[in-house]
Amino acid sequence: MAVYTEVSPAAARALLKRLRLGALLELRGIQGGIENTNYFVTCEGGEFVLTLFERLTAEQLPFYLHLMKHLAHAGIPVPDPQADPQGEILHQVAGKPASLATRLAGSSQLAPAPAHCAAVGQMLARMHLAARNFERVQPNLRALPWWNETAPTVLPHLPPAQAALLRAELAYQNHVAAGSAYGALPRGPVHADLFRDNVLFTGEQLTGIFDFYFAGVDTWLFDLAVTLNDWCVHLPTGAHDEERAQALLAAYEAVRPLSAAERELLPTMARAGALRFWLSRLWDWHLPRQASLLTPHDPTHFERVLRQRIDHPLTSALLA
Ligand SMILES: Nc1ncnc2c1ncn2[C@@H]1O[C@H](COP(=O)(O)OP(=O)(O)OP(=O)(O)O)[C@@H](O)[C@H]1O
Ligand SMILES: N[C@@H](CCO)C(=O)O
Repeated sequence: MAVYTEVSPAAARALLKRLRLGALLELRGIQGGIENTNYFVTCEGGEFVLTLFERLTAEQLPFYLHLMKHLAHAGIPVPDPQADPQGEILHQVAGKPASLATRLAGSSQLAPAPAHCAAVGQMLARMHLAARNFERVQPNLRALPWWNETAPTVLPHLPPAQAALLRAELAYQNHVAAGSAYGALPRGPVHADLFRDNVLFTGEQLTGIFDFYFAGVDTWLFDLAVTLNDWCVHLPTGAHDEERAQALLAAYEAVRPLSAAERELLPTMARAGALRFWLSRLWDWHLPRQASLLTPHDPTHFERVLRQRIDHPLTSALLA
């Protein structure tokens, strides 16, 4: 249930009035999602999603919302946050920071075929290029500094074999990040959480990408690796699926070919992407935030993915 804060029709009408979007026709709570309160809003001005932010702060939100607006204006199918006459896109509803963004068509494809992966790869590359001239800067808040800060709080909860893996992988990723190949990777604003449940399709056509609330400036390769690790993985082993991975990568490269440094570091970034989500899931699992709204995801999935990416590195044959 993802309605943590009730929004009255009167509060919704007040927002629509400020945004000049006409009369309210329907206000319906959305059941999916675990982080925010979401409502579908139908009004004379169209169909929208009203989001009340339960966790993110008014300092962090402008980067995410303006990035969405920038991408929407560049023709990427993402929710477009609506502005008031002063140009403000971060609003207050029921005492919470809130946005009203366009509703996208389609539904999630949780068992993707190579064609879906190709559509995701192509859109990811288009999104990277479209965000190049986005002017705001906010780092990926779940990148290496967060891993280094969080690991010591998680390690005491782990059995020896897991603790050893976490320590070793963190040391390896710190070593890589200090190197010149890593420094040469192209970077920009990235989604950083492009999992299956954040993409919408109608048939094989990608109709929407949403949930930009882990976006930040990072390497394009990290974003690609995170996306590959979710879309092109065999459940339950965590091994990567060659056919889907090839489809995703070929479609990505048809829009933006990878540089030599990116090709060299793809296997390493696949490990980094697995480490990032193993660690965040371990953190949610062992140290649930007070009064948390979150149902933690299974951390062991990403431990398996990480072990697979170490034991069977993604090969350059993938990039042929
Ligand atoms: N702009 C949109 N257009 C269409 N549907 C949307 C849009 N935004 C959200 N949804 C729907 O609402 C559901 C909940 O949204 P979302 O997944 O962002 O929830 P959340 O609680 O904010 O985040 P989380 O994914 O971290 O749980 C989505 O699964 C999707 O079905
Ligand atoms: N995609 C994340 C959840 C945060 O959106 C995970 O699967 O751990």
